[in-house]
Amino acid sequence: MNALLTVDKVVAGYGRSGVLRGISLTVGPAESLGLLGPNGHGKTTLLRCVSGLHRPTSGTIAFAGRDARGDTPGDLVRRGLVHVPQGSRLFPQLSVEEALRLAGTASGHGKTWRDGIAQVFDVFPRLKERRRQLTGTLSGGERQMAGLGMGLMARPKLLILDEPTLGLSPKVKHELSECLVRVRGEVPAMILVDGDMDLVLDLTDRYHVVLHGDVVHSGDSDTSRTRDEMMSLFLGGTADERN
Ligand SMILES: Nc1ncnc2c1ncn2[C@@H]1O[C@H](COP(=O)(O)OP(=O)(O)OP(=O)(O)O)[C@@H](O)[C@H]1O
Repeated sequence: MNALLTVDKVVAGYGRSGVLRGISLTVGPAESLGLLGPNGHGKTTLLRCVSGLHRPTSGTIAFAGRDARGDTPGDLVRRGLVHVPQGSRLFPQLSVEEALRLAGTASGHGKTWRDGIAQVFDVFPRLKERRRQLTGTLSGGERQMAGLGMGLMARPKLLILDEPTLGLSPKVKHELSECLVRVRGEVPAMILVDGDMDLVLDLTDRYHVVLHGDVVHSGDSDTSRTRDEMMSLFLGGTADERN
C-alpha cells in the first residue's frame, strides 16, 4: 500500500546549526508511528518540516501522493495533515465551543461543525463540561485537550502530536492519556512524540528512535522486548547489567 506520508533524506537546521541529517521515514494511511529519543535531537524540527512550518535544506516530503514542499501549513491542514504542536496556543478570548467551531470552519469543515464538536466532546468529556469557559482560563491539561480538540475538528487524515502530556501532573496526564486512546480511534493515521515511552508504545504500531537528527533504531511497538531495547539504547547495557 502507498504511504500517506513519505519523508526522504530530509536535511534541516537553523542557520549554521544542522539538526536533521538526511532523515527518512514513512507513515501508512492507517498507521500510528511513534518517535522517541532524548530532547534536542530533532523530533520537533522534523514535525515542523512535515507540516510546512520549517523549510528543509534538502530532501523531499510527500503527503497523500503529492509533493508537500511548496505547501503552506494552511494548505496541508486543508489536505488533511494537522499538527498539534507542543503547548499549542489557543485564542484566549474565545470559549471552548467557539474555538472548536473556528477550527472546523478554518479547515474547510464549517458546514459540519456541529457534528465535529459532538465528536470532540465524546473524546474529551471535560471539554463538554467547560464548553462555555474562555480558553484563556483553562487549566494546563484542559488547554491541551482544547488544542487536540481543535486538531480533530479539521478531520485529519494524519494527526501529528508533539508532546501532548508535557508538563502535566500525573493525575491530569492519566486523564489525557485515556482521551488519547480515543483520539487514536478517531483518526486514520497519527505521529506521536512524547517523553512518556510507555504511552508512545501503547498508542502506536511502530516506533523510531531519533538521535542526532536521524533514525538510529526502529521496531514494532507491541513487542515485549521493546521497552528493554529502548532502555539499552538510552542508558547502555542490558536490564540485567543495569540491575
Ligand atoms: N528556532 C530555533 N532556532 C535555533 N535552534 C533551534 C530552534 N528550534 C530548535 N532548535 C535547536 O534544534 C535542536 C533540535 O531541537 P528539536 O526541538 O527539534 O528537538 P526535539 O528532539 O524535538 O527536542 P524537544 O523534545 O526538547 O523539543 C536543538 O539543539 C534546539 O536547540
